[in-house]
Amino acid sequence: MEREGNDCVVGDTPFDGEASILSSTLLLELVGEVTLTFHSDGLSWKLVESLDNDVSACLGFRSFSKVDTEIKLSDIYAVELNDHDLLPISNFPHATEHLLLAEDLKMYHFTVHGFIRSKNQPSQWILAEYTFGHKNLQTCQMWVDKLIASLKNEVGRPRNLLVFVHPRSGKGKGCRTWEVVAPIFSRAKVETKVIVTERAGQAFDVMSSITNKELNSYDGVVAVGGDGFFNEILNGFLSPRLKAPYPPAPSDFVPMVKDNGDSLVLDENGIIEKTSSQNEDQFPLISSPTQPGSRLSNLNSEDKAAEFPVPNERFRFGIIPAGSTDAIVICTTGARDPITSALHIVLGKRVHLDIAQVVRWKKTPGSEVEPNVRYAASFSGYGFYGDVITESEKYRWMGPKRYDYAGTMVFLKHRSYEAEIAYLDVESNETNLTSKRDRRGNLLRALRSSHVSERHICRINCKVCNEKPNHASVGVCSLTPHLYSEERRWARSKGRFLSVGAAVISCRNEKAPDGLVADAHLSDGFLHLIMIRDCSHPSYLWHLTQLTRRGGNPLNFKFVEHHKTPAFTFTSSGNESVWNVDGEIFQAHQLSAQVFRGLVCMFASGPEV
Ligand SMILES: Nc1ncnc2c1ncn2[C@@H]1O[C@H](COP(=O)(O)OP(=O)(O)OP(=O)(O)O)[C@@H](O)[C@H]1O
Repeated sequence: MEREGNDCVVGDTPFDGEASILSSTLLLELVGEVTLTFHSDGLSWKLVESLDNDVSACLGFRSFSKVDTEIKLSDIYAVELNDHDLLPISNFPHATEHLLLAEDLKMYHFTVHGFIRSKNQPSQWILAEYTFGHKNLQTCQMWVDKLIASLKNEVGRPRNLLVFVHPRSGKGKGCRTWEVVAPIFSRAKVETKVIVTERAGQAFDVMSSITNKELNSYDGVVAVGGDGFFNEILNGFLSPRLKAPYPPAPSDFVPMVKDNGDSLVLDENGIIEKTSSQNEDQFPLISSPTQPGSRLSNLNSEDKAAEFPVPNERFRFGIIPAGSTDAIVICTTGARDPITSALHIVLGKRVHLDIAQVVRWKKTPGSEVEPNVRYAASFSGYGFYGDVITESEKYRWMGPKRYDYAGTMVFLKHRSYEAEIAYLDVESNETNLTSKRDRRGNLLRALRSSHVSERHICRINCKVCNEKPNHASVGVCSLTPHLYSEERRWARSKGRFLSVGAAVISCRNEKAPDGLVADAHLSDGFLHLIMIRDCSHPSYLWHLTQLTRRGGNPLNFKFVEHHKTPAFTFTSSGNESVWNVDGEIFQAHQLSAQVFRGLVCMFASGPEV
């Protein structure tokens, strides 16, 4: 291959703009003269050997070139030509004259923006820029045109996003966080309509009232904030648009539901009684915008014509973390890092996320039966978790530390609550040993033993999440594949609980490095129901301590029940706590819940660990 000041060759023929391989001699900033080659899936460069080896060695670019010698197209998010500010030669060690403008020893240049993976922090991505220079503007322009044309073929990258910024999120850093990442979006030529919220509930209102036509003009929505803020956006999106049946429930749950299906009854001691009935259980009501109790759609008739199907493969959600916990972003990107999240978004990454539908039927024991729907992406919890969120609201001024303070106060009070929980026990390949051993009447022992050895951690390209359900199901049924399992029964737990919780995902966060359930998956269609029966103060402390340890075993206790289930119901009796749905208070005496498998798509690819 020829090497000249202006050399751009495809094999041995001049580059014609369509060719798949392109090669030039250019100067790479801070490195020196390189042969840059474009090939099918990226760029690679090789240092052109200096005649004076000592010079190259002392400039240190030899070791640098060993580290960074290529970048994949899929890791490039922008290419920029700089045709007015010529770069001075001092930026280009080892520059030979034939690459430079003779008069002022400056050159035209273009920058390739991408990322590299952090060596110290798993899943964290770090911005990387490679600036290539040449005395000939045409050469630079040709490279830029070629790269931009190739990036256009990268599928799934967003062009237009709606961005909500919560200015008071976390320690009040929402706006600052957006300022840090906004240049990544502008470099990538992603248009953004930014709404900085002025009050709680504003993002919900915008998302629930935005016309389908306008929503369709965006490729997705980005939340700059915490889990609670994302939850608000998610609820605003789903409430008027998702048409799905309410969760199934056993017959004695609410008056309008008939008992159907076999029933397993688990008493306080974990002994299972089997009750049976002939029919299948049914879905009480179909949620639609016209039903009483469901949130009314603001969509006008013209807009109803503009379809916005849910689930929607194209439309995705992104989170730029700025909150106090940020569990959803940690579980979906593997890092709590605004830059990593922004890169996942502009590069058009995609991962499906299960969403729990939580339906409150009665707010208090004396309330009328009236369904009220909430959606949760991470966790819904009652008792300890509800009390902590209630207590922490009093200390919002403390910022993220309020959770530690409120947690300690609630722990010291050690309140427990009477409740009855029924959950669908599903025979499935995907469930752990728990359910199978249940039927041998050995539930608690099975629960205790199954967690350590069977951890299958959810990662990028997770097999469990990508597994297709055994049976063909279409439409909304495809979202709840485990409800249609042939062997399913209602099992029950009744008694005094310190907490009852349902994790949709592992809920990993900085305080609980493995999360509440280390082996929960982003989109396997299961909830992890965790019930902590009343126990001694030290035992509970030991359980909580296990949560804070990497490799800990918080579920391996006699007083902890853990079930993988697609649906459950809950009824309290006696003193009541509240539910904590993704960090938001939800008062409910009686509720039912189910999970929709992979209901929404996120701009993320799962943890890289
Ligand atoms: N401008 C605003 N002023 C006050 N509250 C707001 C505003 N915008 C949104 N909110 C509400 O603030 C609540 C908490 O927001 P967010 O989740 O971002 O922060 P956090 O609670 O600090 O973090 P995390 O949920 O990760 O623990 C959300 O319920 C959201 O509805």
